[in-house]
Amino acid sequence: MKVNSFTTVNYVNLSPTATIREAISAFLRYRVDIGCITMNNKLIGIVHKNSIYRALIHDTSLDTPIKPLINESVITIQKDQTLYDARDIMIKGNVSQAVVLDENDEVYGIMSKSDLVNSHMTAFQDTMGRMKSLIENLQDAVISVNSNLRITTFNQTALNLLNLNGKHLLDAPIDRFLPPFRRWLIETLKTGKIQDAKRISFQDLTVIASFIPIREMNIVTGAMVVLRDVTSYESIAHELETTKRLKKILDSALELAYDGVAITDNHGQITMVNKGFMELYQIKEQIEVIGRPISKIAPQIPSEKSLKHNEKMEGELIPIHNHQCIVAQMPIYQDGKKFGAIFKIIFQQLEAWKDILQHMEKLESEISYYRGELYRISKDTNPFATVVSINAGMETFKQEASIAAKSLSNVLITGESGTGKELFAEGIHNLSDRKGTFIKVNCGAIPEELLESEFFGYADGAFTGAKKGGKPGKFELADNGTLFLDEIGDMPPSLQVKLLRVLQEQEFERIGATKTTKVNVRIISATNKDLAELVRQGVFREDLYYRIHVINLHIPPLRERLDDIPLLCNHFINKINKKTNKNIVGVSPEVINSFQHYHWPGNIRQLENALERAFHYSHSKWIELEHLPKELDLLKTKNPIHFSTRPETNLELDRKKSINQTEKDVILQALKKSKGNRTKAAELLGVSRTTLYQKMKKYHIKEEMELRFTSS
Ligand SMILES: Nc1ncnc2c1ncn2[C@@H]1O[C@H](COP(=O)(O)OP(=O)(O)OP(=O)(O)O)[C@@H](O)[C@H]1O
Repeated sequence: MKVNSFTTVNYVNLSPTATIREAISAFLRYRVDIGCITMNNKLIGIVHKNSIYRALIHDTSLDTPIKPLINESVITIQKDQTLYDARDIMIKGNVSQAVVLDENDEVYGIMSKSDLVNSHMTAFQDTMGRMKSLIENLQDAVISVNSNLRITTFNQTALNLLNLNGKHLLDAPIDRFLPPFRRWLIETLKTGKIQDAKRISFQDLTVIASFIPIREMNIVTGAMVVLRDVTSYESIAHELETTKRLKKILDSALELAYDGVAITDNHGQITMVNKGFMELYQIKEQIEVIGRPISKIAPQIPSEKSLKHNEKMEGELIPIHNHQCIVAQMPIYQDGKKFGAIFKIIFQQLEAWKDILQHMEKLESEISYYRGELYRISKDTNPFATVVSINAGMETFKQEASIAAKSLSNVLITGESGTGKELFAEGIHNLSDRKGTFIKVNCGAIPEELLESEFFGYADGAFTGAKKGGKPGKFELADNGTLFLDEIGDMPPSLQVKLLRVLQEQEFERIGATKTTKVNVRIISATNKDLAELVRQGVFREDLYYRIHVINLHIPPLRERLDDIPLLCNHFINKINKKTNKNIVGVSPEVINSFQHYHWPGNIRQLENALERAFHYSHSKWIELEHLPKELDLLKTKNPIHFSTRPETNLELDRKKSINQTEKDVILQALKKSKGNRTKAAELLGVSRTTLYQKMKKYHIKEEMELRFTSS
C-alpha cells in the first residue's frame, strides 16, 4: 500500500510572509498540527501549532509575521513510497506528522501518525479477511487450539469431515471431540516445531494430519492441525493392491496351465494369452498378438460362437497344427454385460490321457469280472448274500430264515409288498437240501379258471385244445423242490381245499387223469395280507392257514430299516450300471437324506425303480435330487398306498375311508400317466403288478378305466 492513499490532502498552506493571525485562522479550518510554508509551490519549511501557542503565551502580537517560527528542516515522504517506508521515516525523524511531496516535489498533503495507524489497521483487516476466506475455502480441515488445548478456530471442512456442530466446538477442550490429536498438539505446543505429517485412523476415517505451532510475538500461544481425508484413497489403494495380487495369481495360474488360454475383448481382439497358447501357435512374445483378432491368430477356433452368438462351447475336437485339440470357449460377462470371451485349448498330454482312460476301462472290466465271480461264489455259499442289509433286525431275520431252511416245515413269509419275500423264499430253498427246483406261482395273478390246471396240470386229452401228452402242473415241477405260493391270501376258496389235500397227502390227480401222482413238495407261502384276519372273515381256510404257517417269518418294511438305504442304493447302482452300460458313481448325500425321510410304501422295489428312472435323467456321475421321479413327492404328499395289516380302531376306520379315496385317486393318476399301461403304472407307483391288479379290483377301477382310457 502506498502513502498517497492515506495522505490528508487538506493541509494548511502559508506564505513565508503570513502573520500569526493568518496562521491561526488557517489552523482553525483544518485539523492538522503543522502548516506548510511554500513559495512558488515549493516547500521551504513548516510551522507547528505548538510554536504559535508558545509565541502567544509570550504576548507576541497576532500581527507578528510567522517567519521566526518557521522550521526549515522538514521530514518529508514521497507520495508513492510504501507505508512501511513512511513508518520508518517518521520513527527515525521522531515526528508525528510528515509532509508528503508529489513527483514535482510540491506539497501533496500531510501524513500523520493516526493516518499511519489507520492505514495499518486497514491492511491488517484486509489480510485477516483474506486469511479467513482462505482457511474457510481450504480443501483441508483446519482446527486450532490455544495453549490450554481449547479449540479457538475451525473451518467448515473440519465440521463436515468430523461431522461436528460448530456451535459446541468453540472453546471446547480438544479431548471432547478429537482425542486422537491431543498427543501431537501437546507435542507441537511444547516443542514449537512443525510435526511430521501423521496418518491417523479414527471413527471411519483415515486422515493425514499436520501439526503447526501458532506464534504471537515469537511466543507459542497455540497449535493448529491440518487434516487431509485419505479414506477414499486408502480404499482405492487397497482395491488396487488386491487387483494387482489377483492379476498376479491369475497370471501364474494361466502360466501353469497345461492348456492354451486366450482372452479377447468384445470385438475379438486378444487381450491376453498364456504360455501354452503361445507355444501352440509358435508366438515368441505376447506383444505380437495383443490387440490382434483371435480369428486371424487362431482361425481354427470358431470364435464367433461366443463373440457374436454368445454361445458357450463345452469341448469340441478340433485339429490344430496336426494336434487333436479339445477346444472350449465362452463369453465373459460382468454385471450382466458381455465384455469379451475366453478360449481354452487342451492340446498337451491328450495321448497320455487316452492311455490312462484305456487302462481304467480295462481295470473296470476286470473288477466287474471279479465282482461277478465273487457274487457267484458267495451265492453258492451264502444264499442270503443277495439280500443286501446291515440292519440288525434283518440279520436276525436271516438267521431265522437259515434255521427255517434246514427244517422240512412249511414257511409263511409275511411283509409289505416289495420287502423281499420272494428273495428270501428262494434263499431258503437254496439253503435247504432239497434237490428239486424252486417253482413260483403268483396266486393273485392267475385267472381263477386256470388256477387248477396251473397247479395240478392236465392229462392228455383232458379238454379240447389240451396239449398232446398233457402238461405237468406246478406241483409236479416242484417235486423234491419248493413251491413258492406268492400272494397266497388271494387264492380262491375252491383251490384252497385242493391245496390242503395235497399238503396233507402229498398226492393229487392231473385234471382229466385217473392216476394219482405222488409228490414231495415243500411249500413256502408269502402274503402282504393279514391271513389271520382273512381266516376270521371266513375268506381263508383255517386248516390251510395252520398247514402253511408252521414257521412264520415277518420281513420289516424298508421305513423300519432306513439304515439299509445307503447300502441298497449302492447295490442297485451297481446293478443298473451293468444293465444300462452306464458308469454312475453313486447318489448324492442329499438324495440319501431325502430317501431316509421318505416312507417307501413300495419298499425296496420302489427304491430300485426310483433309482432306475433316475439313471435316465442323470447325465453326470451322480444321482442328484433333481433326477428323482416326481412321483416320490406325489406319493409322499398324497398319502400313498397303504398296506398296514394292523387291527384297526374305529377312528382309523374313518381315516381309512379317506385314505382309500386318495389311494384310488393316486392309482387313477398313475394309470392316466401311463395311458392305461398297467405295468408302467405299477412301476410309477412302486408296487408289483399283482398289487396294482388287486387295488384296481378293490376300487372297481377296471370299469372306470375302460370308460376313461380305452375310449380316449
Ligand atoms: N434286501 C434286499 N437286497 C437286495 N435286493 C432286494 C432286497 N429286498 C428286495 N430286493 C429286491 O427288491 C425287489 C422286490 O423284492 P421281492 O419281489 O422279493 O419282494 P416281495 O416282498 O416278494 O414283493 P411282492 O409282495 O410285491 O411280491 C426285487 O427286485 C428284489 O431283488
